[in-house]
Amino acid sequence: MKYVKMYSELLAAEIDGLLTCNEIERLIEKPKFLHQGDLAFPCFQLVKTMRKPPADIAKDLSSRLQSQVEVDGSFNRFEAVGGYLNAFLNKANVTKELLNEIRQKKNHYGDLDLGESQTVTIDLSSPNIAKPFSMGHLRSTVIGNSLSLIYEKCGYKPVKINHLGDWGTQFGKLITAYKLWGTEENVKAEPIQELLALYIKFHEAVESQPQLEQEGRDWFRRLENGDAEALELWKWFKDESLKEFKKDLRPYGN
Ligand SMILES: NC(=[NH2+])NCCC[C@H](N)C(=O)O
Repeated sequence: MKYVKMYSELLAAEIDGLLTCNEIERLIEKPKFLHQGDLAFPCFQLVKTMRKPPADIAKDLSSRLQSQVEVDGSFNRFEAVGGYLNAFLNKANVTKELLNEIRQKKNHYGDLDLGESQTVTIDLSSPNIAKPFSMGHLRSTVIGNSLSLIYEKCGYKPVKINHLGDWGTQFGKLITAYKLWGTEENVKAEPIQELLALYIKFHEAVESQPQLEQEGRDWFRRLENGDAEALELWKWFKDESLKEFKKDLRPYGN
């Protein structure tokens, strides 16, 4: 972009205000082929005002600009290609400049201020505890994290939201199942697998023992009422699940 601007400034000075710098900037294109240069200015826009065929305008401008080429400048040469005036960057100088800029700005190289510090909220996977973290969760986390980095680079303030599914009647059912069939040892060994197995077992058992449904609701009510035993179990399930999620998510900036 910087060189497009420089090229448009050089051109604007040569065409005596027939087009503004901004207008020229918008017209500049990339040549079709690499050997035709780095930036191309279509001279067709000047035909009416200069009253010459575009190829003549291109030729005329190229010799005027060519006379200004500096050995240590950003451009090597200017060449008329049909109705286009093509500019060739001085690769050695431009590369040196670019590397210096990157070295200086480090991680801030390429920062934009499109967002003007506006906040952007990004909804991540929001997994449920006591259930396996799936490909779907991973996918939205990776996409969300990438978007967040891009937004940040563009001058926004991204806020990633990962709402944990850790509340609801299912935790009453889980407590019921744990009290019937679970052991501390098994949950500690493979927390997510074991909690999921207990939850599945609960749903299988409910078929023949429908009263379990009520027991599950009762345990959830106790949880909502702040019952110490219910809370302790729920918190433990949650902590064990989070330990596992953190292992899965750590590489993705969460
Ligand atoms: N707003 C969202 N991210 N919703 C997705 C919720 C996913 C749900 N808690 C699950 O783990 O299946």
